[in-house]
Amino acid sequence: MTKHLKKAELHCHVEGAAPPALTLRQAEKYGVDHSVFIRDGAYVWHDFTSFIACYDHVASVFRTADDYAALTQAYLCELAAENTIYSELFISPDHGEAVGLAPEDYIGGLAAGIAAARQETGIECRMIIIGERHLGPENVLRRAEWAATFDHPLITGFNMAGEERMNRVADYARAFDVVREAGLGITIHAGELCGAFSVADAVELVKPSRIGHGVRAIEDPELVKRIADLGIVLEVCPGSNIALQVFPDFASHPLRQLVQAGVPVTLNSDDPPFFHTSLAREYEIAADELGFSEAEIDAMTRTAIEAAFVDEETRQALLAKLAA
Ligand SMILES: Nc1ncnc2[nH]cnc12
Ligand SMILES: [Zn+2]
Repeated sequence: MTKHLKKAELHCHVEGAAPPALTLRQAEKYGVDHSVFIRDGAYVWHDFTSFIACYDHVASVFRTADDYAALTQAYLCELAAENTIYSELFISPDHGEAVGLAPEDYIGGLAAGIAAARQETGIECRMIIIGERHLGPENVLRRAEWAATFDHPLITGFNMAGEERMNRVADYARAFDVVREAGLGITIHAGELCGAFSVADAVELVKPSRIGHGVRAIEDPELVKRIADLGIVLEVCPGSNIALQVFPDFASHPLRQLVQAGVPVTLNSDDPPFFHTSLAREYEIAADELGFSEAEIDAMTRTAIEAAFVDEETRQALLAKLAA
């Protein structure tokens, strides 16, 4: 039982956190036919490509700052009810722009939802700007340049998500240089759809302090050692990995091997309702499916707070909350 454990997550995509029931109401509000992407109360997809298509459909029915505020507040309050003290949300201004929502209004809505949830529950949250890899290097660079100049106290990092099989990390290195120079925290999706070479590219060319997934580094023991030596934190999402068939089952999941190799790891939900999971469920998976003890799971939560893109005062307050 992990219900009573304090929790923290570093890797959740905000549109990916929308429950199907909420998305359905949003679709009805805007007169959008939802039958292609929601069926029997669940999202419809069968592989990564159709997952991304489904994700885009879901995002397309969140169209105003208020829509985003309500989604964010609901998600964070649900997390807080499961003893979560910290969440980092991946936000994608490109999805806002796709429905005519200006980035500043998109961010404004998210920030309002974060403030409301914090007031209601005390949960702490920061936003990480996403560049979508499949929109191409120029688009990701444009997003990075925008992120580097858009000053907001709750925006503390930059990440690249999307179709990992498109292009090479080198094509996006300039975007990461721009956000690094601007002082944003850096994390990147790698080693999910592609193998160890993609994680190695990310480590060498992007120099991230964290990697989203990174689990397929396990295919190269030298690389695993390098990640451990550099102290790069992996944002591991076991439920997502099984749902997207990165590994066939939990017995094949490499989380235990990574921990044994000294890699710092954290537990995350990714896109919870798409993968029939939640952060609380990921903690249960770590205990019941992957065999971690309470103390080991607590150590992962501590790692998450230590690797969070927050100021030192907030980090110390979160560590104190975790220890309390
Ligand atoms: N698991 C995932 N991998 C890559 N891009 C994503 N965008 C949303 N979820 C994602
Ligand atoms: Zn992700």
